[in-house]
Amino acid sequence: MASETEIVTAEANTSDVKSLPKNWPDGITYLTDHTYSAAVTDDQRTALCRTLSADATWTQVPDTAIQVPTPLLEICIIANESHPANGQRGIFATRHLIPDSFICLYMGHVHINSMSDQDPNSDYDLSLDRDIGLSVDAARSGNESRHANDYRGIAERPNAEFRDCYVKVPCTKRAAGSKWERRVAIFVLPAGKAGKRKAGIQAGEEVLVNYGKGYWEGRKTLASFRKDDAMLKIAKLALGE
Ligand SMILES: C[S@@+](CC[C@H](N)C(=O)[O-])C[C@H]1O[C@@H](n2cnc3c(N)ncnc32)[C@H](O)[C@@H]1O
Repeated sequence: MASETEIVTAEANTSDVKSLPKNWPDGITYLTDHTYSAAVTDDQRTALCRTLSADATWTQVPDTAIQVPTPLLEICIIANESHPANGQRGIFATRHLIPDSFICLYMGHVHINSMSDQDPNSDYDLSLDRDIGLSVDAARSGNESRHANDYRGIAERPNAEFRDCYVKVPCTKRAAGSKWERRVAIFVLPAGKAGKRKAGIQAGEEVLVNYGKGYWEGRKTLASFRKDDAMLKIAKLALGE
């Protein structure tokens, strides 16, 4: 499943790319960096660059690992009736991805965790920092990572995870001209102590994460409220009910 997209680098945070990834959905903006809601304060943005001792172990992703679009993934439209997200999109590895390696940043619109600044119907909202009160929503804009499906009903276990990390961003106030800012990214799961996942992700394999049971419980509640039988069926299937 080789990607046909041209590899380009882009500094802007909107669709400043020469070619979109294959199968990119219509009407969704392809991002090369986050966009920020007007409700996000300067203090919150500054806090994203703080390093607490607990965060000291987080991976600092080097600029060289970040390519836009990423050559590591291909977005595919799933045509498999036994796949619970049949007809939707998923992301597939274009090459072997080794355990614990960085795959792709989770891009989207950063908003504050308040009802007035979030889309309660979004399927693509991910917490960026609970303490600072920020999340990233990729419902209307994002990158390849917005198409990562949950492993339930597809594979026995996930092969990747959303993980906190740091990326270098420009900063005129620092002598180095840059600083580290926190992000969320998709990483291949580590091999594990017993080496169960030492094979990593094979070329052509779907990259699958664990949304957590809470995600599907939330979908179930929303589906019951909206009387959306299709959504309810998917949520119940994912929950093994
Ligand atoms: C973040 S999106 C994932 C990408 C989505 N498949 C797409 O084409 O944009 C989350 C939505 O994908 C679908 N999905 C993801 N994993 C699934 C699974 N294991 N079973 C059923 N539906 C799934 C659900 O509709 C869910 O609300």
